[in-house]
Amino acid sequence: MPEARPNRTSIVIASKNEGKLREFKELMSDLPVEILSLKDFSHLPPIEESGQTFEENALIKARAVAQKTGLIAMADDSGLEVDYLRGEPGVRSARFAGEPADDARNIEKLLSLLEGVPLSDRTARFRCVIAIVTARGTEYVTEGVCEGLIALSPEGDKGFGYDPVFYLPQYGKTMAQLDLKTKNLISHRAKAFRQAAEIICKLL
Ligand SMILES: O=c1[nH]c(=O)c2ncn([C@@H]3O[C@H](COP(=O)(O)OP(=O)(O)OP(=O)(O)O)[C@@H](O)[C@H]3O)c2[nH]1
Ligand SMILES: [Mg+2]
Repeated sequence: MPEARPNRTSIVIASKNEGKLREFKELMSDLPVEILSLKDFSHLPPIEESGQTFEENALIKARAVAQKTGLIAMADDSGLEVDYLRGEPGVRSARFAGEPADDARNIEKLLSLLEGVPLSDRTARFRCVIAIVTARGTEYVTEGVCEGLIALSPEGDKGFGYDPVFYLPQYGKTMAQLDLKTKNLISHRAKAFRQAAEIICKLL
C-alpha cells in the first residue's frame, strides 16, 4: 500500500504573466504547497489594476483571487523605475507603449526616450511587491529591488519584459543573458519572494 500523502495546501499565483509564473514555480519548488495559477481559474473575470502604486495593485490582485477561490492568493506587481525618466515607467511598465501590452514595443519606447543618455546616467531598478491574502482576508506585503543600468541596445533572449535592456554591471550581462536559476538568486522578485516564503511557511 502506498503511504497516504497529506493534502497539500494550495496557493494561487494571481498572475497571467508567463515569465513571472515560470520564475515563481522555480522559486517555490521546495515549498510543500500545490501551486495553482489564474490558468486553473480561467472563468474568473479580468482584474483591473487601478492602483497608483505596486502595493495597491498587488493587493487588488491578491484580494480578488483569494475572495473568488477561497484559497491563499499571492500576487506580484512589479516594474522598472528609470531615474532619468523620474521613475517611469513604474506601475505602467507592462503597458508603457500602450495596449495591448507588448515587450518589444516597450523596450523600443524606453530606448528612444534614453537616446543620447550616457550609460552612467541610465541608472534604474526593478521593483517587485508581493501581496499574500488568505481565504479569511489576512494580508501580507513584501518588497524586493534589483539595481542596474539601462543598456544601449538589447542583448539576450531569456527572461521577459525589459530583461534584454536591464544591464547588471556585476555580471557584465543583461538580465536576459542570465539563466533562470541565476536570475532567481538576484532579482527583485526573488528578494520579495524570500520574505514571502517565510510568511507562507507560517500559514501552512
Ligand atoms: O524585464 C523584466 N523583468 C522582470 O523580472 C520584470 N518584472 C516586471 N517587469 C515589467 O513590469 C511589468 C509588470 O506589470 P504587472 O506587475 O502588472 O504584471 P503583468 O500585467 O505583466 O502580469 P499580471 O501579474 O498582472 O497578470 C511586466 O509586464 C514587465 O514589463 C519585468 N520586466
Ligand atoms: Mg498586470
